[in-house]
This record gives sequence, C-alpha cells and structure tokens, in this order.
Amino acid sequence: MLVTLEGLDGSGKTTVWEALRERYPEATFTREPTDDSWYGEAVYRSIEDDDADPLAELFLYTADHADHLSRVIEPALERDDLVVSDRYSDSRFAYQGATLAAAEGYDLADPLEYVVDVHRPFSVEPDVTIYLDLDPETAATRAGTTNKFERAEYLASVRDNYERLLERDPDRFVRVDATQSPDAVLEDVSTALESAVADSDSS
Ligand SMILES: Nc1ncnc2c1ncn2[C@@H]1O[C@H](COP(=O)(O)OP(=O)(O)OP(=O)(O)O)[C@@H](O)[C@H]1O
Ligand SMILES: Cc1cn([C@H]2C[C@H](O)[C@@H](COP(=O)(O)O)O2)c(=O)[nH]c1=O
Repeated sequence: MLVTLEGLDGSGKTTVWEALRERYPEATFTREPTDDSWYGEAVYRSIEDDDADPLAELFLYTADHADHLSRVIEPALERDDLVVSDRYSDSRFAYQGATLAAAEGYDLADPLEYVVDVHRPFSVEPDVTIYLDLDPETAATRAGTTNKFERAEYLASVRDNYERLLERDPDRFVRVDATQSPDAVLEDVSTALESAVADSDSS
C-alpha cells in the first residue's frame, strides 16, 4: 500500500514521517525530491535557482519521480511493503501548477490539469494521501523562508491547488489540522494510517 504525506513547506511532514518510521520499522520510507540520486541533486539545484525555467523545473521533478517509481516505489509495492513517501506527485500538481500559473509565456488553460496529465501515462496513484493543512503564513514562518517556494504569497496559491486536489479526490485524501501540537498531529496521522492499513488488510 502506498501512503503519501503532503502539505505546504513547514506543515510538519518530515516530523511525522520520522516518527512513523520508528513505529513501522518493516515499512519502506522514502521521499521526493529523492536524496539518493543525481535526478534529486538536479532538482535541489533548481530549487536554489530563482531564475529556473518553470517548465524545465517541472520536468526535472518529473524525471526524479519516474526514477523514484521504478527504482524504489514499484519494487517495494511488488514486495507488498507498506510504502510511506514524504511528498509525491500531488506536490508537483500543487507546486508546479502554481508556478506555471504565475509564469508568463505559457498558453496553458489549466496548469494543474496539465501537470496531472503529464503524470497520467506512467505514475502510480497513492492509496491514501494524508494532507497536513496549514495556513501559508505559519507554513512560511516554520519553513524559514529560505528558498523561492517558502514564501507566504506563493504558498497561498499552492494551498488553493491542494484544495482543488482534495475536492476532486475526497476518498483518497485525509485532511489533518497541522496547526495542532506535533503530538496531536502525529496522533491524527497514526489513526488515519492504522485505519487505511486495516482496510487494506480486510480487502
Ligand atoms: N505541529 C507542529 N507545531 C509546531 N511546529 C512544528 C510542528 N510540526 C513541525 N514543526 C516544526 O516546523 C518546522 C518544519 O517542520 P518539518 O520539517 O517537519 O516540515 P515539512 O512539512 O517537512 O517542511 P518542508 O516541506 O519544508 O521540508 C520544524 O522546525 C519543526 O520542528
Ligand atoms: C516533490 C516536490 C517538491 N517541491 C518543492 C517543495 C519544497 O519547497 C521543495 C523541497 O521539498 P522538501 O520537502 O522541502 O524537501 O520542493 C515541488 O515544488 N514540487 C515537487 O514535486
């Protein structure tokens, strides 16, 4: 079963992911951008480049995703592992959808749908996506505003895109209030995860 953690920068995904890793030692824990491939390295270079071309950046992230799928995710799912990924394709739909919407020179009717369509032929949809919901101002403050994505104004449009994704796929997403204390967030995430695992065991 593939479970993904999504949310704005600073929403607490990595904090939760690290705690879950201790609770589920048998599971496969992974992340995007990847931190063990040259594709991931290229993505991190692009994150630090304020002038990166938006379309080139989308395809760097997507290349990293394709490699992540074939190298990590699909083999783990074939072994029937529980797979927990800190960010996955919804990050691209929300973030690169927002970046392309703000960019000049692209004639895209709906940038979010464009990014979804790029993934459709090859990607694997998560079984459950836990969305850590946080306002953009708190998210930017927690994240430290260290790169171009960690700015409240940009994160507001990313959050709008996440809302669209939740609306179009309510059965896949579980919303967790990320303004709560770290312990309360972890509790809600654990409840959602346990129920997803129980459902998948009984089906
Ligand atoms: N529920 C919480 N309440 C307050 N602070 C939190 C909470 N969860 C995490 N933090 C703090 O917020 C900061 C960002 O947390 P974390 O790295 O887990 O977020 P993230 O969603 O993984 O961010 P990014 O996407 O930027 O990597 C850290 O300093 C962390 O200690
Ligand atoms: C996977 C992915 C990530 N991003 C952005 C979101 C963050 O600002 C950075 C790095 O992610 P991290 O969780 O903070 O390490 O990249 C993105 O724009 N699109 C994506 O697909």
